[in-house]
Amino acid sequence: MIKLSVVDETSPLEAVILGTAQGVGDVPKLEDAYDPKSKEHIAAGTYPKEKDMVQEMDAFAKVLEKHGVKVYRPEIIPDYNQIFSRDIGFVIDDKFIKPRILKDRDEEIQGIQYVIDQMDPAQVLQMPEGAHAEGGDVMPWKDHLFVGYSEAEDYEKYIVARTNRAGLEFLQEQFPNKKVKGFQLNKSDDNAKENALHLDCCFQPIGTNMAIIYKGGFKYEEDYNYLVNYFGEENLIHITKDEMYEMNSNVFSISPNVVVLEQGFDRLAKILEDKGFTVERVPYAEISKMEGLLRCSTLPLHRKNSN
Ligand SMILES: NC(=[NH2+])NCCC[C@H](N)C(=O)O
Repeated sequence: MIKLSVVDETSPLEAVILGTAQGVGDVPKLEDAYDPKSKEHIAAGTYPKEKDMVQEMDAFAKVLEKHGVKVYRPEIIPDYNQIFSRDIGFVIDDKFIKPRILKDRDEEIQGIQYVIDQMDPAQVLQMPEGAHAEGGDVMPWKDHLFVGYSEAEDYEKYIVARTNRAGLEFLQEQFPNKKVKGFQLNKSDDNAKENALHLDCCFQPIGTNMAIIYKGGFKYEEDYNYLVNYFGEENLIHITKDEMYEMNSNVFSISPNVVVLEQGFDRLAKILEDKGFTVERVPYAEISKMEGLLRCSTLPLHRKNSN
């Protein structure tokens, strides 16, 4: 039986699902892309190749294994993008949530069914019809659950709006002891620099009391201010619009002191090293062309001390 326990974003990681680029197949048609950065690279002829992405993900897997983490990989579904495991399910406390996600991606869960089958069925929850969420929008953080979501006006308008109010409310009902705080994000289906696809594309807690944040990702200044008050200005690392586009907030914590970064994130690496973090760097620039990075490709199952 697989033990589930995740109460925050950084406690020492013991078990994780890491997506796979194997079988991702050829360049999708422009009209089949579901995020603006992929569209940009399809149009420019620079869409990433399977072989390069497989190498990047293997490098990431090696770093996780070096730190003693048990890594599960999805079973391969031919010609299907299974890189971003984060979104297709998520663990909060000792529950595995099966959310309702973007239609174009709803077969992805089949690749990790063999992992779900090893969980206690009483710990697996299915979100009801009409309630939508993707794991990139969901972040347990101590007594809080931070959730990126869109109200109907945006949810119905954008393919990149993936979590709705019903999804947020489902999470509040299931976890009555947590303070569920929703944040509306700025969305664009056509311009990646104006789009916070998920909450983890503009914000992520690190260490024990810090966070990486891009103010422009938040639709409402009061939501951004909530986080400034919660973490304290001195504990926030602000990133620029270009850094958001390069996905600097989508790093991944193996523990409160060890953070995995894309190898080109020099400015962020320096800031984190100056604060005493151990920084692991992996090549992930090809994967970043699909508007996801390290956090997006992981689905933590168990973090130590968290329960
Ligand atoms: N957790 C995340 N931010 N995931 C990114 C997923 C990117 C993927 N291209 C999509 O549009 O669904």
